[in-house]
Amino acid sequence: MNIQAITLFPEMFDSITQYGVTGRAHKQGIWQFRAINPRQFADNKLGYIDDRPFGGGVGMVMMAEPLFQAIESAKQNLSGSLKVIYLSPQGAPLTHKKVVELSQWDNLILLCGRYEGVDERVLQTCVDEEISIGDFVVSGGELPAMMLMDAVLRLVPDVLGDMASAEQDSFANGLLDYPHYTRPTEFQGMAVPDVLKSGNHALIAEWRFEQSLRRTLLRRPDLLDGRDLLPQEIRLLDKIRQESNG
Ligand SMILES: NC(=O)c1ccc(N[C@@H]2CC[C@@H](O)C2)nc1
Repeated sequence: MNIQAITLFPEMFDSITQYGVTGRAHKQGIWQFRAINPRQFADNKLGYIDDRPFGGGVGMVMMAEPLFQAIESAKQNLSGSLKVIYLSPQGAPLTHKKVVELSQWDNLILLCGRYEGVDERVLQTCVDEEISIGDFVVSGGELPAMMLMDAVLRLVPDVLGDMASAEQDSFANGLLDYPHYTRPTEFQGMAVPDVLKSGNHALIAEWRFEQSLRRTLLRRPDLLDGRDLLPQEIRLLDKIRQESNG
């Protein structure tokens, strides 16, 4: 997968290209990254890429031309499918389903805004999709872009090395993750659940599924709305509901 970011702060992306599983996969060449700084396309000597908003108001707006030229240069010499994404609170919410869809594309170009945002005409001419990582505002599109990248890259074959862990991620099965434990078996008087030390993998899988279902019901019942439940899941939920009703 080839990802390019249009950003005033290319070095920010070291966080995802130089660290962790995404960094290792990048070093191994499993995915490629390039940051393009629109300031290099400013047509004035001082490198202006932002200007005051028409209609007045606080702050500055990123000008269309440098962004347009940066996106055009990112499109050069690409092969395969391409999607241009703008990160903003006005976008469609990023969900696991959307992450799965994005992981199928050959090339992604992520437009990261700063200031009050970008000239609307860039969105109209260059951007395929606006995406939001949540209903809150941050100072730039870079951190949302890296969140999207990390979620997508976890689903690209060989990035995690052990695809099973991506499939076990929360939301991969539509439920919240089960609790995790490691040594020591006792920590501040708290023991590890015996089933996890039993070596009985069927029982362990059943316990983990029940924990996921329990946590989802208690913390995020909304996630169960869209889910067609299997008979055993319905029985389990009824049992959990009876327990919590006391
Ligand atoms: N919720 C989000 O995904 C999100 C995305 C971008 C953002 N901030 C940038 C700064 C200026 C404008 O480009 C938008 N805040 C929140």
